[in-house]
Amino acid sequence: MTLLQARAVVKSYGPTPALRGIDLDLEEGRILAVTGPSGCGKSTLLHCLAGILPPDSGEVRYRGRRLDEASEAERSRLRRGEFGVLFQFGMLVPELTAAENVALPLLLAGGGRRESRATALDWLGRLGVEELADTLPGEMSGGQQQRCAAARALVTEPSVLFADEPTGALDTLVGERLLGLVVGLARERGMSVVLVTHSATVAAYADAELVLRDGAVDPSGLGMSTGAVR
Ligand SMILES: Nc1ncnc2c1ncn2[C@@H]1O[C@H](COP(=O)(O)OP(=O)(O)OP(=O)(O)O)[C@@H](O)[C@H]1O
Repeated sequence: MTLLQARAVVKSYGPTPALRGIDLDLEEGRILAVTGPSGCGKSTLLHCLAGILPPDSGEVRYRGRRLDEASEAERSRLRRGEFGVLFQFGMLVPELTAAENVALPLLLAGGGRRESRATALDWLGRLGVEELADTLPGEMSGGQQQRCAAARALVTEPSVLFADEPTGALDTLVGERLLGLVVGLARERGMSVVLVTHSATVAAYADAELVLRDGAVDPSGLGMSTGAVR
């Protein structure tokens, strides 16, 4: 089943064109790497697909529903319930401990306090940072914050994970552990993934690769450069 679909997505920042008409289809349980040189539009595409940034024109559909026309309330409901978002630098809430940060999406979705904390601790464990549960982000390394942010992005078991350079702040081994976890969730639970990366090693974890150049799909790119992931 096609989970996420983009058609002729165009986005500019004032006079600067960032996306010049992107088409893609992402099937359930598939991992799409979005690659290309700096400034080619990767992050902008991820933001448009995740409903964070409205495109200027074109369509983004999630499970057939128009995301680009959805209200802010509907888009934040999707982001809270069905989407997981992970950026290069975790962006944890500085006043909350790791466990509180990870439990937050569950609490916002109406989960009970004790149950949400238990689930949060479980996910911190899967990321290998359970000992940081009661630590504030300011007392953690960048890599530790990133692992907590990954736990927070995955704790709701989203249908789609949007990840922008998720391993940028991690050493090789920890990065591999995170990517292994993500691949496992795609294979076992059918989570779909949009993975923005500069790294060929990271892109190799994906089922397909969409190569962007100057805001357009590069037809000479590697992999299934039409962006169809089936
Ligand atoms: N907030 C913004 N305001 C103005 N221009 C922007 C903004 N964000 C991005 N751009 C421009 O849009 C284009 C695409 O940027 P984007 O961040 O999507 O590229 P990217 O491929 O993710 O880059 P990088 O790999 O360096 O992170 C670039 O020309 C960039 O300068």
